[in-house]
Amino acid sequence: MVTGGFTVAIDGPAASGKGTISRALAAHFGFAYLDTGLLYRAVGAKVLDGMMPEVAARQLEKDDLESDALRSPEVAQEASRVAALPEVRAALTDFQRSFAARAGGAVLDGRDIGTVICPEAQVKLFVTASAEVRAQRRYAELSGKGMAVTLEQVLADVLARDARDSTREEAPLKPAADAVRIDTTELAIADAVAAAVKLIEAAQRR
Ligand SMILES: Nc1ncnc2c1ncn2[C@@H]1O[C@H](COP(=O)(O)OP(=O)(O)O)[C@@H](O)[C@H]1O
Ligand SMILES: Nc1ccn([C@@H]2O[C@H](COP(=O)(O)OP(=O)(O)O)[C@@H](O)[C@H]2O)c(=O)n1
Repeated sequence: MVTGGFTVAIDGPAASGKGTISRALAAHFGFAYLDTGLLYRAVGAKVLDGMMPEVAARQLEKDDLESDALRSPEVAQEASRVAALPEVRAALTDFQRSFAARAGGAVLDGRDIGTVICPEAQVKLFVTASAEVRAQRRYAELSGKGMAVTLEQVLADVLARDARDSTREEAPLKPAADAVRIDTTELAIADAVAAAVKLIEAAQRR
């Protein structure tokens, strides 16, 4: 039985499979899904267009999250830079917390969902995979969409963001103390999703 306010927090490094698991959980349980990385990517894209980071974060609108260009390694890098700014994170907090509290349940993925945004989440997952596998998967995804990227560029983006995201002062990437780790390096999507579904069913019975 899904009750209002049931929140699933999914964190982990770049391209580890967070969104894939989140979307599958949202479809399976009828939860709403928020890809919080998209918020930081949208701010990063506006900064690349010349806007001040805090202004961009405060003025963010739904339409700003639609563009395919947000997926590029250049925007990802800028997202990671603006994500280190406390005033940018603060401007995005309320929206994420309201989303998490939706009746019917919500799944949010990002870097600080289980640690900062929703420390009370009923289920917390920390999704990882080796950097090489993550870069290979992201490279296949982006080149499949027709984006002109190289594997070297994608690996460099993933490594640089992981390092910056893990070492920043504000809301660094790290597992919550009570997060369950899922390493997808050698896990098929269906098996990763099945593991997550089991954890949520167990939490719903509690
Ligand atoms: N377990 C898995 N096995 C193979 N490919 C995967 C797996 N999980 C995710 N992928 C693929 O890897 C890429 C990155 O996954 P995604 O869910 O977007 O990661 P994140 O949200 O952590 O950035 C996508 O192309 C996705 O289809
Ligand atoms: N909750 C979040 C989500 C993303 N981010 C930042 O936004 C960047 C892009 O996040 P993303 O989730 O779209 O990245 P991928 O894992 O999809 O490659 C990350 O590298 C982080 O710097 C964050 O700081 N906090």
